Amino acid sequence: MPGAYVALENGHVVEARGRVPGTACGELVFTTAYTGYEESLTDPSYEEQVLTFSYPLIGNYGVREERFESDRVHPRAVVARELTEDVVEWLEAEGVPAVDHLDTRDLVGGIREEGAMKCGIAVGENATPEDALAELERCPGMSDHENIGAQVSVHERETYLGEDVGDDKTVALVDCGAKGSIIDALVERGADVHVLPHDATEDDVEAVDPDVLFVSNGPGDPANFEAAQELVETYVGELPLAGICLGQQIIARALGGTTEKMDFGHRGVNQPVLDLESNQVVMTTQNHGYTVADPGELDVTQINVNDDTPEGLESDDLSVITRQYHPEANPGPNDTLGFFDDVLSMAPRKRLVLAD
Ligand SMILES: NC(=O)CC[C@H](N)C(=O)O
Repeated sequence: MPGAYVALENGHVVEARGRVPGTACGELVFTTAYTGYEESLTDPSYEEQVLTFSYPLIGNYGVREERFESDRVHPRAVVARELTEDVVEWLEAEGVPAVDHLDTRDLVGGIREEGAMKCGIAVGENATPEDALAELERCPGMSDHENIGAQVSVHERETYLGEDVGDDKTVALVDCGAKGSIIDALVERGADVHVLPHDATEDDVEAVDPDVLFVSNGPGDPANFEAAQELVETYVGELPLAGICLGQQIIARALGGTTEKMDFGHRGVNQPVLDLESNQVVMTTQNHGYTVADPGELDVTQINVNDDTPEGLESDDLSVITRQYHPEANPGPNDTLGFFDDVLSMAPRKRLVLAD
């Protein structure tokens, strides 16, 4: 079995078992979810990060394409206590380095105590700790990936027609790294979804004449999605606006708000969120390292129970609704799927044209 080393920004170099050879670097993030490894590994929000699973056994129900959120694995490398052969074969085919047989609890504990950190990984017959340190040395910070949108977005418009379930709406989804389940949730509710590139222009939006402008989830620092922010600035008040995760952050920035990096983010499928109006708590899926610091013109309608950070932003006057968590789940609980009904209900009903 090849040797493997994980070099951390806090100076530690951890030895592991090499499962898929190669070298990689990225911000070391984690998920505490105990299912949903296929969904997480194909979530474009993990681009340029190294994903550690804190649940000890990953891969015990195989690998099925129907559960993928996009067409490739996005983390730069994968770290787990134990990976099954199924997952190793998949990561091998994707060329994504992977290691196991290390103390992932210790790794995640370190991130929680010391904050987000970069790491370098080296896996191979002749891999050395120095190779892992060299990877760490050359690793850019998350906010340095200025063109990360282009790595995860469609480059041409893609259209998904809504299912035949009554009132049909048209959604322009700005793809900053969208998960497939967001498209599915809209299509299942009858919406036609036009997926537009991350740097879509006004002309691209006019061409699809949408009822709602929706900004997707995606990786990295929202400050690096200037084009999407400008689009929101153009259409606020003209079109209902919706956003998920990175989308919430971009919309808040466009409406006079600010964002900041968190110590280690919200990472897992059991993050409790309080709805301030109904006083109800829901369990949510989360995977983000930045947060809205100031919501600008928007009202904070939901907060994280653990740290009071904004989880939902809204404006009735401007027809805006956003969530910091992932209402589409996959992985995680389905408690918040109603968000997509709320989004579509912001758009006026289409008038029925009756034939004579
Ligand atoms: N899941 C996401 O959309 C992540 C949002 C953003 N990249 C963050 O880390 O905060």
